[in-house]
Amino acid sequence: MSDPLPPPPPELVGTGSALFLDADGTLLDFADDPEAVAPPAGMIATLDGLHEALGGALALVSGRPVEGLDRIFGRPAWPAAGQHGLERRDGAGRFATVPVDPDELARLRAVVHATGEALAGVRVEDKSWSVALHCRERPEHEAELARRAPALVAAFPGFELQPGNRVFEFKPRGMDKGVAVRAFLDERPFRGRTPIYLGDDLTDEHAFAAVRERGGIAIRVGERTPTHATFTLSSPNAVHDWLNAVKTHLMQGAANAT
Ligand SMILES: O=P(O)(O)OC[C@H]1O[C@H](O[C@H]2O[C@H](CO)[C@@H](O)[C@H](O)[C@H]2O)[C@H](O)[C@@H](O)[C@@H]1O
Repeated sequence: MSDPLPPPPPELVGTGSALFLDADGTLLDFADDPEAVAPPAGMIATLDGLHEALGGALALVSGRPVEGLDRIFGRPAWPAAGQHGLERRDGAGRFATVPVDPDELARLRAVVHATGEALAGVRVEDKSWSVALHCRERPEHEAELARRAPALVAAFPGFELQPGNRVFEFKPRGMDKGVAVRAFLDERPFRGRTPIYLGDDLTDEHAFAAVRERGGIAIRVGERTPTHATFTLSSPNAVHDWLNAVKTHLMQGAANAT
C-alpha cells in the first residue's frame, strides 16, 4: 500500500517559520555504534544557512546529550535540546538542565548496565542523565528487552521508559521533546513563529503533538505509523535534499525583496 502522507513542499517554510530537527534517523543515517555517526557532506553549511535565514529560529531536538550533538555537528551556535528535553541551550546560548535525583540515577544505571551485560551484543549508552540499551547489532534481543524494560523502570519512580529505534531508553519522568519544543516556542527567536518539526521516531511524536497544538507542521521521516505528522520524507538523504531546497527558496525570497 502506498504511503498516504505527501512530501512537504519546500515553500512550507517561510521567514516566519521556526525549524526543529531531530538528529538520528532524520539528519543522520543509523550506524551500529552511536559514536560512529556523521552528517553528510554539506549538511552543516545547509543548516548554518537556514539558521541565519530564519533569524536563529532553528534548533536540534535529540535524545543525545547537547555535548554529543556539538561534537557531531562541529560545535555550532544553534539552539539545541538534548536527552529528550532534559537539557537545553536556548536562543541566547544559555544552557540549563532539569535536576535529577543522583542516588536514584546511580541505582538505575547499575541495573541497566547489569541488564546489558547479561545480553551479549547489547550496548549500554550512558548519557549522564539518562541511560539507553541498544540492540541494533543483536535485534534478536529486542523482544526480550521489550519484556524486561517496563519491569526494570517500574522500580524507579522518578524515571520512565522511552522506546525508540532498536533502543530502550530510561530517562527522568516528565521530560520529553514536546516539553522542550514548547519551551523554545515561548522564547525568542522562536516566539510567534510557525513551528515545523522533522523527526523519525516515537520520541518525536511528543514534539509532533506540540507543534500541531501551536498551529505548526509535523514531518515524519520514514514510514513508522501511527503518527501525528501530516507530511513525510523517506530518509535522511531526502531530508538533506529538502533542506537544501528550503534554503534556496528562502534565499530567493530574500533576493527578490531587495
Ligand atoms: O532523538 P534522536 O536524535 O533521534 O536520538 C535518539 C537516539 O539516537 C541514537 O540512537 C539511535 O542511533 C544510533 C546511531 O545511529 C543507533 O545505533 C541506535 O540504534 C538508534 O536508536 C543515540 O545513540 C541515542 O542516545 C538517542 O537517544
